[in-house]
Amino acid sequence: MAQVTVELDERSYPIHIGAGFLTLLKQKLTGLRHQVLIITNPTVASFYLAPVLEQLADHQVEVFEMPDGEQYKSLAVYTEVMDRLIARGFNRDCAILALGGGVVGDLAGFVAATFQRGVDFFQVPTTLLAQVDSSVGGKTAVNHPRGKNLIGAFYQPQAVLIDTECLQTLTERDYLSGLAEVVKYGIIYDAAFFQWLEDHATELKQRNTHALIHAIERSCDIKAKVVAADEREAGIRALLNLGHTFGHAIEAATNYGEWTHGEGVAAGTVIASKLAEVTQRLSASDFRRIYALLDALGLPVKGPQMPWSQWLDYMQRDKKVKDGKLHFILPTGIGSAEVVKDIDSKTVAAVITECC
Ligand SMILES: NC(=O)c1ccc[n+]([C@@H]2O[C@H](COP(=O)([O-])OP(=O)(O)OC[C@H]3O[C@@H](n4cnc5c(N)ncnc54)[C@H](O)[C@@H]3O)[C@@H](O)[C@H]2O)c1
Ligand SMILES: O=C(O)C(=O)C[C@@H](O)[C@H](O)[C@H](O)COP(=O)(O)O
Ligand SMILES: [Zn+2]
Repeated sequence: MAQVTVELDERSYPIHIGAGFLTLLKQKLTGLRHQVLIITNPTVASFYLAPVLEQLADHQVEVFEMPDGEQYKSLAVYTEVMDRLIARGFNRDCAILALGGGVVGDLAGFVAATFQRGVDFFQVPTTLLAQVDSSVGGKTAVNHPRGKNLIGAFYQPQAVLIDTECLQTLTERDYLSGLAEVVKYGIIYDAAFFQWLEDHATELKQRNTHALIHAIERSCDIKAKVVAADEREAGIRALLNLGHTFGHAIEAATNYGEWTHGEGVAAGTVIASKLAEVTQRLSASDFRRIYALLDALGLPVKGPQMPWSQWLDYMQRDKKVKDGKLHFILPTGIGSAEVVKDIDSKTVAAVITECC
């Protein structure tokens, strides 16, 4: 059982972390409004909706089940949710509760940010990826067919409730995808945590509860600190994007279906790390450690083959372009990274070819 606080200038909020915490939802999510829209999907609802509804018996609850899949993190589904809220007479003092993975959470957050210019928002993340990353920090968005998260807003939740037991029902693929973002924190911020991940790779793969609670708490703590220092990504927060310029290109180019977000981030992290090695920012031995850890955790360490023109097209639409120049997040060691803007395309293209 643990609690991490996200300390912001305007308002702070808690992240409650523990095994079995779903049964404490009512107790932990203090201040939950009477009118609640739960956004979830059929997969998650089949496991976890009943216990949540049971606790909210004295609230006016509406449930919106969006279809399951990254391709539904879309403006079309967003509009359907808005239609439902309006049809059911929801007003400004309602709350939106996201029950699901990062797809549900990102879309629900964008609904909360924009319905009547903003209503209360609670995150109950049920995937590892959502527990260590997407439920924290207030990035909300939907995808556009030509790029990831191109339509969205910064909008912080009131609180996050993490039940680590939910992770036991995840498929192997979805579980491992979350580990990619966990490894990210070790690479960009915390060498000791990276070493701990190397030492506990087997327990993590086996979903050992103690190992999971430590990994989730440490990840949330790092993310909370980074977000507190730079809520709107003017500086250090950009480091949380390690591997994402390449990963987002992979997701979009494969129509948001073939690769999970975490898989794209894993392959993208290898590309970014190789780019850092080739441009003499990262030692060959640190590159090998990053590659070996992702590989040991069962994550993809090779990206898909696609023409350079296609990589460039997607990368140029991602959010790391400034003054027409691509910015890359590159590790400079285990535990540190930097934003780099002056790498020539030839070098990037050659590294991508080597890593795909
Ligand atoms: N906002 C942010 O800061 C941020 C950070 C990282 C990722 N993201 C976004 O998050 C999304 C990826 O999130 P994800 O990996 O959670 O994917 P996801 O939401 O698609 O969930 C993966 C799969 O797991 C299922 N699932 C969820 N909880 C389950 C459970 N407890 N048991 C069994 N099945 C369960 C889902 O139905 C889905 O099929 C991407 O859209 C990515 O862009 C956002
Ligand atoms: O919270 C952040 O900041 C992140 O960058 C976390 C990422 O893991 C996440 O995938 C995020 O949605 C990517 O942001 P984007 O601005 O590149 O869409
Ligand atoms: Zn991510």
